[in-house]
Amino acid sequence: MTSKRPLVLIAATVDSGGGAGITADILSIHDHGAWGLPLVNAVSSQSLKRVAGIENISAAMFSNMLDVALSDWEEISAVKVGLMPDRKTLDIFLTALETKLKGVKVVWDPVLTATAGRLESADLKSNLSRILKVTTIFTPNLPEALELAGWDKARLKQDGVFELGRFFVKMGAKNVIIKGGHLGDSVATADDVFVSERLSFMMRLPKAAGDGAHGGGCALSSALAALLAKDYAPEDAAVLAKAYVYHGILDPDLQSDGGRPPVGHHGLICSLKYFPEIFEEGFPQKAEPFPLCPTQLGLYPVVDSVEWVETLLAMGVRTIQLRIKDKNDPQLAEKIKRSVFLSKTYKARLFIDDHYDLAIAAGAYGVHLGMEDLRTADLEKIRKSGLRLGVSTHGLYEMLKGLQLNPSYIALGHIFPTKSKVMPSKPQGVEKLAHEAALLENVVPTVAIGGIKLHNLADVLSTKVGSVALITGITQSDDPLLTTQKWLNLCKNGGDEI
Ligand SMILES: Cc1ncc(COP(=O)(O)OP(=O)(O)O)c(N)n1
Ligand SMILES: Cc1ncsc1CCOP(=O)(O)O
Ligand SMILES: [Mg+2]
Repeated sequence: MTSKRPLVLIAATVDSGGGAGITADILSIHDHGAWGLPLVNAVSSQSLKRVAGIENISAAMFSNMLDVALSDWEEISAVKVGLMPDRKTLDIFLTALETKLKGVKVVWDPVLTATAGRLESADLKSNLSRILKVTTIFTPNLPEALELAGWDKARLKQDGVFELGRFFVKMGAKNVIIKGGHLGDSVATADDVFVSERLSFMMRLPKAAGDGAHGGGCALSSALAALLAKDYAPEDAAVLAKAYVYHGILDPDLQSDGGRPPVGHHGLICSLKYFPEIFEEGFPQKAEPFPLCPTQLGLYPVVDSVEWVETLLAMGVRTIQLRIKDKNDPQLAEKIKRSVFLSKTYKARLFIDDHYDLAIAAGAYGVHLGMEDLRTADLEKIRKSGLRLGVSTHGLYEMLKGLQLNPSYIALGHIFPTKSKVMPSKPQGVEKLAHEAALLENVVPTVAIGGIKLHNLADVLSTKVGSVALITGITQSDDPLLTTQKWLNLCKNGGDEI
């Protein structure tokens, strides 16, 4: 069997109230463009007020469902594991993840303490090492994380929640999200902590009034699994799934009858207002707004020489970037000065990549900085000098971090494979570009970059992105002048406004 949507295998329990478990999983997975294949391991009778009973599916029937899923479907792209009440089905499923499903992305939500009441889970603690080795994103809530790690509150107070996350990473988990929404009314925010070997950050949203919603953990983990199936990086999936659950908590689908309403399911998040605030150690948290630039910068070539700057400005290019990667180039300051002079002569916008001190000294229109540069750059100096700031981002997580700095534009990349730069992330493709550009519409100007050529330009321009940046589409073409003319005709006009 084939599917237009990537397939997500779900091992979890049915909630007869429809708010949590496999029902929430299927809805959340569908909302994120994937298709859920439910392997039911138990059925439970629940309402919004209580858990009245639970009965396990036989190991034989569970194995049968698993075998059919593995043999009759083309490719499983991700797996979500929820409540595993029975030790036999837990073992069957773990064995499948270690063998036939080896290498498939797995989100494991270790449900021990469901907020609806205590449902019995199989012993996850003694299987923890096996579980973490096959898991891509592990999503305990704070009480579950403490119980599984064997930590008490005193240890948590001493070492902190990031260290608790690292406990699971050291045991083999690739990424961990510890959900902090269960901390009671004394805490005003729902803070989730993300930890992996290369990245740690906290996602903060206001705590919604009331007791929260039923099925929030299920919705989060299954949205994560669907997003991994759609090739989102774990950190990008994390911010989008958290926004999804927040939307669902603010706007539940059912009226509460005294119990906690189930989380609402409203499709892919299309508004920035649901996304969390990001706190990443060493990354600037906030900045005063930089001067904006026009929403449509027009064609935006990125070039490495003054000669290119002059040639392209003379052809009518309105926005250009000088990107010289050799910081020891003895002519660097001179090249920047000369390019600034040319940009003023042609009344065009010149951004300088990386070298912000020289850009300030030469009076450039703006600077372009990457995520790593932003950690150390003197943003206040750039802003006070009146320069615009463009920032590079490679997915939703960096987009949110960049946005918190109130830049002049946000570059979204890389869209297609590129040979101009070694990229640490995967190409985002047009679907993700379209989503990000729509989120940022009327918020901040956007620029698409990476592998954009005349043959894929129409797809890029079909999104709400404001401008198109490129290197080799012009510099490596057989007839750069003719090609530039074609690009200028196709890209929206860069306008007279500076
Ligand atoms: C418009 C635009 N977008 C992205 C980049 C990449 O900048 P950065 O991340 O700083 O990487 P380098 O260009 O320095 O390799 C850019 N320069 N321009
Ligand atoms: C500098 C940079 N940043 C993200 S992709 C990229 C390279 C763009 O070059 P090309 O247009 O040749 O793919
Ligand atoms: Mg740079």
